[in-house]
Amino acid sequence: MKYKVFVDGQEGTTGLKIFEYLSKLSDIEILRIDYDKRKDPEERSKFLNAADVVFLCLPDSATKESVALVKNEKTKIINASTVFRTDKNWVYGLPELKNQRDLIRTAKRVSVPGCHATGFILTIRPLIEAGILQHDYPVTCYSLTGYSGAGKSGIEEYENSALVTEKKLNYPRHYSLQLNHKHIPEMLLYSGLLYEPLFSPIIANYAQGLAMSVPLISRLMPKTPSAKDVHEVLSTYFEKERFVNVMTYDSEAYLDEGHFMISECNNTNQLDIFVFGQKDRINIISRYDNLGKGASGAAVQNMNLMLGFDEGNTD
Ligand SMILES: NC(=O)C1=CN([C@@H]2O[C@H](COP(=O)(O)OP(=O)(O)OC[C@H]3O[C@@H](n4cnc5c(N)ncnc54)[C@H](OP(=O)(O)O)[C@@H]3O)[C@@H](O)[C@H]2O)C=CC1
Ligand SMILES: CC(=O)N[C@@H](CCC(=O)OP(=O)(O)O)C(=O)O
Repeated sequence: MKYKVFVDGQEGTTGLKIFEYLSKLSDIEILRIDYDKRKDPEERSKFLNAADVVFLCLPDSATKESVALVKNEKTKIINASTVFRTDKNWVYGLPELKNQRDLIRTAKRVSVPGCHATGFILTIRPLIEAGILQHDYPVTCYSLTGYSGAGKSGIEEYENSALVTEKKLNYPRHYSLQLNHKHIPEMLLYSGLLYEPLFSPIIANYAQGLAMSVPLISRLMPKTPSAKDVHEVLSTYFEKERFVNVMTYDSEAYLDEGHFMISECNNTNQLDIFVFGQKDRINIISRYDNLGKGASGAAVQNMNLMLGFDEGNTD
């Protein structure tokens, strides 16, 4: 028997990328809605209820609408949007967190983590669990992301808008300067921190690839760990994970003439973690594809768990 899978938002950025992943799988049948009816609630309702698994790759309001349209017990929902990520009735789809994989396997409702939140939580949570970072550490972080993270409208802006001709997009742009980025609630809830991190995202003129940097100061941490100690904790935590790689503590080897390469995980579901250090200064950088482990790859990884497939199908 093949599982029926429907992608609501199939023409969007994350939806199209999910199709790329799904096209490699044989145990599923993809249900495709007519292009002209893709926003018709009545038609969507038929597809949503016929499917064993649905991916919601929609804006927040349409996501809520789709969830309300599911009227049966069978359909499992994987939600790529921001809504429901901190909702207690939904499971957070980050299998690499301790005990999370089992929750996902039996869940009917899974929310895929936000792209920036993914790297942040995978950095902070293991350190707090190991007792080398305190819950009330004043964390700051910044993330550099490609413009596909902003969906179709972001791609249109960077590839076809008047701003391109005016050369206004040649430089990286900070955003969420009020420090209230929409991923903050999930970053707080799943990292184990007591206070919101000071998070500064930056969008730049390339399509895909994200790097979340979390600097820490050892003398402010319990046990004053060295960068190597931090590296050790992260390596042990992710030892058995196929999609999270803690890179050898040998920073120079990964650099290209002294520069960090942000795009190396593009078009994969991999997330690489780097630890750099100097005296009591530590910098942890996670690198991944915002459309891979930051969205669509992670969504399909969750589906694999929920259907009992090989999780590595997302490779
Ligand atoms: N891009 C990324 O890297 C990431 C995105 N996300 C989240 O995933 C979700 C989808 O994002 P993304 O794919 O980038 O966004 P896009 O804007 O690229 O795609 C959204 C799609 O939803 C469709 N849509 C809009 N309203 C409705 C509706 N009422 N009914 C049915 N379809 C509708 C749009 O149709 P049409 O184009 O035809 O108007 C479009 O194809 C968002 O919630 C986003 O926040 C999460 C992580 C990363
Ligand atoms: C470049 C860019 O604008 N990126 C989006 C994040 C995309 C994502 O992961 O967020 P959601 O799933 O929560 O929408 C942003 O920072 O708001």
